[in-house]
Amino acid sequence: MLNDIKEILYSEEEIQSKIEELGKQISVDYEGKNPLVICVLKGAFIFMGDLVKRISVPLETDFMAVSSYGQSTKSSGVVKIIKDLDATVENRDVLIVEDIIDSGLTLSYLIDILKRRNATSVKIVTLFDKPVRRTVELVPDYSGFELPDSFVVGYGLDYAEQYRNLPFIGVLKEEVYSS
Ligand SMILES: O=P(O)(O)OC[C@H]1O[C@H](OP(=O)(O)OP(=O)(O)O)[C@H](O)[C@@H]1O
Ligand code: HPA
Ligand SMILES: [Mg+2]
Repeated sequence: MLNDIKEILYSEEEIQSKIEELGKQISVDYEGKNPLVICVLKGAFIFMGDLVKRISVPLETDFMAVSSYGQSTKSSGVVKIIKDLDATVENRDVLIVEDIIDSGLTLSYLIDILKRRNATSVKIVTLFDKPVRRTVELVPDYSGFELPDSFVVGYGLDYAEQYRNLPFIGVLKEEVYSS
C-alpha cells in the first residue's frame, strides 16, 4: 500500500494539530448552540470522529452517504444519495463535515438540499480543499489544508475504495490509476 504513494503531503501529527485548531474555533462560534453535525460518508468518517472529540459545545451527529467518484479519479458529475439523514434539519444549525472539496459538486448539491429542508444555518468544515479544481463556486466556512491539483488518498480518502486507512494524506502514484 505504501509503495503506491508518491509523496506524503501532511503527516498524522500535522493533521491532528490542525483538527484541534478547527475544533477550538468551531466551539467558540457555536457557543450556546446545539448544532447537528453531519458526516458525509464515506470519505469524512475518520475526520468526523477526530473532529467531534475536539468540539466542546453540545451537539448531535448524523450521517449521510453520497458518491460521485466511484472507481474513478474524476467526478461523474452526478451526486448519488446512498443514505439519507435520520434527523430532520428544520430549524437546526447544521455543520457539514467533509474530507475534501474538489469540484465542489457534492457540497453544492448537499447545501441546496439542506437549505430546502429549512435548516436555520448551514456551514461547512472541510479538512482538505483543492480550490483550483472548482467547477462551481463554493467557499468552506472552515478549512484545514489547501492541496495542489493531484489525486490524493489516505485519512478517509480512497481510490477505488482502497487507502482510506492510511493515517496521513498523500499523492497517489499515477501508474496506479492510469494502468
Ligand atoms: O468536490 P467534489 O468534486 O464533489 O469531490 C468531493 C467529494 O468526493 C469524495 O467523495 P466520493 O464521491 O469519492 O465518495 P466517498 O466519500 O464514498 O469516497 C469526497 O469524499 C467528497 O465527498
Ligand atoms: N482523492 C480521493 N477522493 C477524492 C479526491 C481526491 O483527490 N477528490 C475528490 N474526491
Ligand atoms: Mg471516493
